[in-house]
Formats: sequence, C-alpha cells, structure tokens
Amino acid sequence: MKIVLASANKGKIAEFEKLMPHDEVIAFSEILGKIEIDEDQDTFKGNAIKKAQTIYDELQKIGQKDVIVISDDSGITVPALNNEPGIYSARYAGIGSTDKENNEKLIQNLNAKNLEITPAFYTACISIVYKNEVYTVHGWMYGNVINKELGDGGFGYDPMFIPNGFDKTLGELGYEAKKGFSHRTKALNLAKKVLDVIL
Ligand SMILES: O=c1[nH]c(=O)c2ncn([C@@H]3O[C@H](COP(=O)(O)OP(=O)(O)OP(=O)(O)O)[C@@H](O)[C@H]3O)c2[nH]1
Ligand SMILES: [Mg+2]
Repeated sequence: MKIVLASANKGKIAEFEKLMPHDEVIAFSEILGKIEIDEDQDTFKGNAIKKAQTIYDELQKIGQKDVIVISDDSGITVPALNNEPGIYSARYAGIGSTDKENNEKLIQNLNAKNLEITPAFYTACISIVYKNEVYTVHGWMYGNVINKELGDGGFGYDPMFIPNGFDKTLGELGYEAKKGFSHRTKALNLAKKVLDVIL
C-alpha cells in the first residue's frame, strides 16, 4: 500500500526512504503540491497528529481514500538552555530560517552561557493516520551538543550533536551510523509494529 509522508523536510524524507526500502513511500507534495501546515500545537505529538491528519484529509478530498499517512514532528532539546529549542527547532532563528541559521542561533545561546558541550536529546514523534484512526509513537536519542559544527553529514543540528557512546558528531559519523540508533529509527521501528497490527 502507498505510504504518504506528511513532511516537506528533504532530510527527513531521505531518511524515511532509506528506513522503509520495501515500501512505496511518497512525499505529500508529489500528490498535493505545496501545503503550509501551521504547527501551532504545544507538543511534538500534537504537531505530528495535525500534520498527518491534515494531509490525510486533503487526500480524502481528492478521492485517495486507501492511503496510510505518516508524519514526523521532531527536534532537539537542550536542558541547560531551558529546554530550547524543542518543538521550535525548525524555526529557532525565526519562521523560514535555514538549518545554518538555526545552528548559529544555538551556538550563540551556548556561548552566552559559556557552554562548550552540554547534554541534549532529540525527540521524534511519528503519527500514522489510516482509515481515519490516529496512532502515535515516539523515539529519543541522547547525547551532547557542542558550540561548533563538525562534519557535513545528516541535516539540521546533526553537525553539533555527539551521540552517547561516540566522540564524533552525527555530521562526522554520517547516516549509516545515525540510522542504527536515531530518534527517527526508534520511532519508526515502533510505527512498523503498529502497521503490522492495523494493516
Ligand atoms: O540535526 C537534526 N537531525 C535530525 O535527525 C533531526 N530531526 C529533527 N531535527 C530538527 O528539528 C526540526 C524539526 O521540525 P519539524 O518536525 O517541524 O520538521 P520540518 O518543519 O523541518 O519539516 P515537516 O516534517 O514539518 O514538514 C528540523 O527542522 C531540524 O531542525 C533534526 N535535526
Ligand atoms: Mg515543520
């Protein structure tokens, strides 16, 4: 069955395609074009459900009834910075900001507190909508964030994040390492169990 990803983030879409090599995975924009979804909920879960439900409803309107929609709302949390940026990770430096601008803002805020390295974690909430029922699962990845970017693998904050058990950033380690233990991998492994039950 066709799985529609309710995401416009190229980094995430590339990861989902690699994590689900046996499924027909398609980004919503290939069917529906550009849709802006206001991520106005106060949790990863709330925003993940809103994204999946919005895309599911749009597909129903054009007669694509028998689809599975999967969304991902994710971000990085730094306890020493009052849990910033958290659900605001994609727009930390303002709405429409690039990964580079968000990373610069995180570096500035770490430097303002003289933090060269401090604990941080990623959260991913994946929501599934199928036959108008909603399911959600979460995954986490723990480690430290540093006040500089190293490596150019991954996306977003990956060049600033050193996962527990490693001495390199995800930007240096690259996707093959990240996919073994990332927040998205863990959440998607649970999502696959949900799909096994409901399909
Ligand atoms: O280095 C990173 N490695 C990751 O594995 C990762 N996962 C999430 N993030 C950050 O958190 C925001 C999510 O925000 P978000 O869930 O709203 O996604 P988004 O707005 O980019 O796309 P969409 O899926 O909503 O269309 C993203 O932009 C990234 O900055 C990551 N950064
Ligand atoms: Mg978003």
